[in-house]
Amino acid sequence: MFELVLSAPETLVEPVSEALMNELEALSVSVEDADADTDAEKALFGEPGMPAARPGWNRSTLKALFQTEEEASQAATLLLAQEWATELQVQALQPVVEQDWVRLTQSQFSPVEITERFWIVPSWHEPPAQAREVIRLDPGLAFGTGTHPTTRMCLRWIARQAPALAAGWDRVLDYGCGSGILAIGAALHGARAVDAVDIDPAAVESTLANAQANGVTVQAGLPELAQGEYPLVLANILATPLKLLAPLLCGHVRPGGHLVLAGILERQAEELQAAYAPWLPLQVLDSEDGWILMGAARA
Ligand SMILES: C[S@@+](CC[C@H](N)C(=O)[O-])C[C@H]1O[C@@H](n2cnc3c(N)ncnc32)[C@H](O)[C@@H]1O
Repeated sequence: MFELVLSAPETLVEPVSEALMNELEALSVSVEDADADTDAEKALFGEPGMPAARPGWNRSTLKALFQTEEEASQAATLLLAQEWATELQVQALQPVVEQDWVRLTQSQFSPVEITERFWIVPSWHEPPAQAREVIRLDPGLAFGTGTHPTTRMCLRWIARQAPALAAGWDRVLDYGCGSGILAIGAALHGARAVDAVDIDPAAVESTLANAQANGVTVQAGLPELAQGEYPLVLANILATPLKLLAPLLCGHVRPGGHLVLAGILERQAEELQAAYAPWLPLQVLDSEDGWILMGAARA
C-alpha cells in the first residue's frame, strides 16, 4: 500500500478528505495536528460520540492510504490541479511499511485496574495475580472497554457496593449498556438479575456475547426491556440524553433504591442536578479526568 501525506489549512480538511474518500478511491484518510509534539500542538475534541467542534487544526496533516502508487500519485495530481486547493501541499508519497496490525492493536490494550482486586483483562493477557473479580473483554464495536474514566468510575462504585448487591439489591438496570461492561460488573459483584438495555442493536448483541464469555447471566435488549422498579439503576450515557431521560430513569428507581449516572463533565453538574431535582437530589459521588459520577438514593 502507498501513503499520500498532505498538509492542509483548516478550511481544506473537509473538502480534501471527502474528495479522497468519495472520488479518488482512498482506502482510508486520517487527520492529525500538523503541530503535534510541538509547543503549538492544540487539543481538539468533542464529547465521546459527538463530532469535534472543528474539523481540523490550524494546519492539519492528512494521510490517505491507496492500494497502488499510481492511484496515490494520480490523487495528488488531481487535488493539486483544483483551483480551490491552492494552499494544499504534498509532503510525501511513500510505501507503507508492513506491520503486524493485530499485534499492534493488542499492544494498545492492557489490563485495566478498577480496584486492587477488580480488573478488566483482554483475552490475550493473563489476569494479574491479585485480581479476584475479572471481566474478560476485548475491544469491539460497542463502547465500554474499561479504559474510559466514566466506565471506570461506575465500576469502582459497583465494586464498593458488593455487599449490598449480594445481600438484597436483587435487580439491576444498566441503561445504555454498550459492551455490557457495567451489567457484567454488577453480576460479578453479586447482583442476581441484571437487565441491560441500549438503543443500538449492536450493543445488545455485544452485551449478550460478553456476558456469556464471562459466565454471567444478563438479560439484554432494546430499552422496552426495562420494566418496573429496580434497587439500582446505572446509566453512563452523556449529559444531554441523561437530562431527557430523567423522568424515565427516576421512574425505574424503587423506593430506597439508587440511581447512578455517568457521562457528565464537571461543568455540567448543576444542569444535571436541576434536570433531576423534581424526582431525585443528585450529588457528585466521584470524579476523574474532568468527568464526574453523580447519584442519588430515593427516599
Ligand atoms: C458511553 S456508552 C456507555 C457504555 C457502557 N455502559 C459503559 O459504561 O462503558 C453509552 C451507551 O448508551 C447508548 N445510548 C445512547 N442514548 C441512549 C438512549 N436514549 N437510550 C438507551 N441507550 C442509549 C449508546 O448506544 C451507548 O452504547
